[in-house]
Amino acid sequence: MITAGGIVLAGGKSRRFGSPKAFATIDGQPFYMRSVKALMPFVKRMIIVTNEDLKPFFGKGEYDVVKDMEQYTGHGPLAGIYSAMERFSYPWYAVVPVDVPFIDENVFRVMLPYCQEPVQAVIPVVNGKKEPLIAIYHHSVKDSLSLQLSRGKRSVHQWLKEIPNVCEVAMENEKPFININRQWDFETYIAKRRGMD
Ligand SMILES: Nc1nc2c(ncn2[C@@H]2O[C@H](COP(=O)(O)OP(=O)(O)OP(=O)(O)O)[C@@H](O)[C@H]2O)c(=O)[nH]1
Repeated sequence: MITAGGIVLAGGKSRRFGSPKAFATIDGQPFYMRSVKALMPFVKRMIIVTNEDLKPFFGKGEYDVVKDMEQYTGHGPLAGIYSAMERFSYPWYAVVPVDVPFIDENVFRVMLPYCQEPVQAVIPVVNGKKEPLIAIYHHSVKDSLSLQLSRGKRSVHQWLKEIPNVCEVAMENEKPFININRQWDFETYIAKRRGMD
């Protein structure tokens, strides 16, 4: 078992969705809580990283709610990961966004055995697509993350190329990775859901 902090990325603008995705609900549960629950069994501390406007709405729970570092506010998911790493020190960090409401803990259960040095990042690959925001990172990636951000580079996939020891884990089940960006995505997946269960 690794010692990990859990990072829930919740500082996005949700422009395409039209309202904060973190608080959209499914079966009465906000999206962000689905992300928290998926990480809960594996982490020593849960860190929700968000922005000033959304922070008050997370209320109190078994998590810390922090803001992106001031100089990187609104700089995207990498800023969220880095801000959490700067604030709380752990050997490993398990990361999940707030817009994957079908995420479940098994995704992380499958990745955990690969978290062994010199591996620095364990990234699921689903249908040939890397999912670097649903991943586990070693603390040693922090320097390259800092460099990326200081150069104004926000691409998660570009950053991944800077990490020497990435372990990709192919996953068959697509459902936990369904990403909601628009209301339309949400309605479509809700409608299809019965068929997928
Ligand atoms: N902490 C933090 N999280 C972010 C930031 N930008 C995006 N995220 C999170 O990263 C995940 C993926 O975000 P996206 O869907 O790419 O962006 P978004 O801003 O939420 O949505 P759009 O405005 O529609 O692009 C979500 O969980 C977001 O909440 C940021 O600047 N800081």
